[in-house]
Order: sequence, then structure tokens, then C-alpha cells
Amino acid sequence: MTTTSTQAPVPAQTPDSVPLLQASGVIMRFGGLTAVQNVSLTVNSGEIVGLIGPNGAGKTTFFNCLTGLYVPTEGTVSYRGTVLPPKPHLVTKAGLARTFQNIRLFANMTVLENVLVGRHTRTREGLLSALIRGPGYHKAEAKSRQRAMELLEFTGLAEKAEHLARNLPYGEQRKLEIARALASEPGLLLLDEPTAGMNPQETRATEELVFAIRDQGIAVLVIEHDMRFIFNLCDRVAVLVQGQLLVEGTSEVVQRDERVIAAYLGEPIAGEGETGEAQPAATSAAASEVASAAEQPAGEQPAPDEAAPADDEQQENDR
Ligand SMILES: Nc1ncnc2c1ncn2[C@@H]1O[C@H](COP(=O)(O)OP(=O)(O)OP(=O)(O)O)[C@@H](O)[C@H]1O
Repeated sequence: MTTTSTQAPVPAQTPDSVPLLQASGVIMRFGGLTAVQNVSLTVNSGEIVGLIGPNGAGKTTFFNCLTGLYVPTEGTVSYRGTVLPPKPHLVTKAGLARTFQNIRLFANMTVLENVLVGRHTRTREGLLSALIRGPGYHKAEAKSRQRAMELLEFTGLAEKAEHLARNLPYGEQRKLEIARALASEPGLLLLDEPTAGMNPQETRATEELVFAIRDQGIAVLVIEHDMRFIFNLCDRVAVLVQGQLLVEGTSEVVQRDERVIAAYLGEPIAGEGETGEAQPAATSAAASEVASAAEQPAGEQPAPDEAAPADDEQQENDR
């Protein structure tokens, strides 16, 4: 795998960094439930931004609004200054790629074929060309295969190119999802719980992979429950609670924010508008992760030593 070693994040905004993704006043209602409440978020080029929050906070729903799976009830989502159409394939074409909380591979296709599927938004060959299979088609196919193999090298899966996706271990299936997303040549990659169910070594490898992706010039927005992963990785972290953006700042600031710790611990959030009502608690694992991460001196995050919460604690919400 072509990766950099795990390192301190680069500054969030370098002089030549520009806004890539701009979500403005996004609201998503499902009947009487407001899952996302007026959330605005910007991701700049060169950044790795984390999106965290308790179960049911609205993180995946927000991702779905960003990637065209849901049409937000209100608000706009722009990429490089252009409002994105709420159609997933057009969003991908514009430069956003994503992975899903619940792995979505073509199980009976090979690893290479899965990555080739991810390239379809970047190939011009149409149905007629595919039927005729002339020189243009063969040239385009050869180029796609070469790029797909490069991505498999990059993610450490090249030796398994001809394996069926369903035969890969779980951690490698997640990597393959990332390789397939990268095949659309995105400027921004959205990862929904990329380390869920991974062991500590796989989590560390994923961390290095994300740094390497950023080093390739691709910005990353990542949802994750593993707080050590998030705080070690991200230049900036946004915290959603009950669909609202509670706090946004650098990892150092967010992990010490009492409101964040309170939200994860299920204690009342102090400050304006306080009602004294308890906030929804995250899993106790997430709570202790925040607390223990907050106790670490800046720049001395421990290696991850716990897997993310079990999948059965997560909701099937990539609908
Ligand atoms: N398609 C849908 N229809 C109705 N309600 C939905 C739908 N998708 C999500 N919700 C609800 O919206 C709220 C936010 O869910 P969401 O999955 O976005 O949270 P999350 O922060 O991603 O949670 P988790 O960390 O458990 O994945 C929940 O109450 C959920 O039940």
C-alpha cells in the first residue's frame, strides 16, 4: 500500500486551500421527525473533516443529503461553488464519492471488476461502443483497467484483484469500497464509518490510508464512532446532536469541549436554551472514548486499541 506514516494533521486551511463542499442550512424531515436541523458545513481542499455524534444524531441522513440520495427539505449543497443536483450519479460525476455504513459491494464480481464499476462515471464509451467493441472501446477499457489496478495497489488489494469480493475478509471489503469510490476520481471522499467492525490493526491501516488519500489531493469527510481514530485523523471535527450542529472546531478543541462530553455522556448540555432535559446518550464505548481521548495531551493520541461499536448497534439507514 502506498501510504504515509501516521502523522500530525496538516493545518486545516493552507493559503491555497479553497472551499470544496458547502452545505448551507440543510434540513431533512421525515414526516414529523426532523433528522437534520439547519446544518451548515464547509469542507476545504486538503482537509480531513470528521462528523461525529451519538447514534441517531442525523449523520448518515446528512451524508445522504450531501450525496443526492435524499433531497433536503430545505437548504443547499454546493461543490466547487455549483449547487449539486439531488441525483447520486450526477453528484459522483461532479466530484463527490462515498462509501456506505453497510458494505455495498458486488459480492459475486471480482475485486477488479468492482473497481471498474466505480469508473463508469469517468468513461465516455456508451452502449453502442460497448456493443461494437471497436478500437475506442478497447483503448478505454485498457485505460480503466490500468487505473483500477493502480487503485488496488494503492489500497493494498492488488494481489486479490481476481478474487471474488465476497471472499475478502471484512476489513479488505471496506478497503475495496474505498478503492471503488476512488475510481470515480473524486475531489472529495465521504466515508461512512470506515472502521466499523475492524480490529485495531485494520483501523490503524485505514487511518494511514485516509492520510494517503489526502496526500493525493482528495479532501475527506468521515463519519466514525471511534473517537481516537477521529481525533488522530481530522483537521476539523463537527459534532451533530439531535440533528443540530453542536460544536465545530479542531480535534483539540472538540475533544475538550464540555458540551461534547456531556452529549456523549447523556448529561444536560449547559448554556443557552438549557432546559435541564437529558440529551440522548451515545454508546458507553463512545462516551469513554471521548473521555479518554480528552485526557490525552495534545499530539499524543494513543494507538487505537478497541474496535468500533458492534454493527448490531448501528441502524440500517443507508436506505
Ligand atoms: N429514511 C428514513 N425515514 C425515516 N426516518 C429516518 C430515515 N433515515 C433516518 N431516519 C431517522 O433519522 C434519525 C437520524 O438517523 P441517522 O441514521 O441519520 O443517524 P446517525 O447519526 O447516522 O446514527 P448512527 O450513528 O446510529 O448511524 C433517526 O431517528 C432515524 O431513525
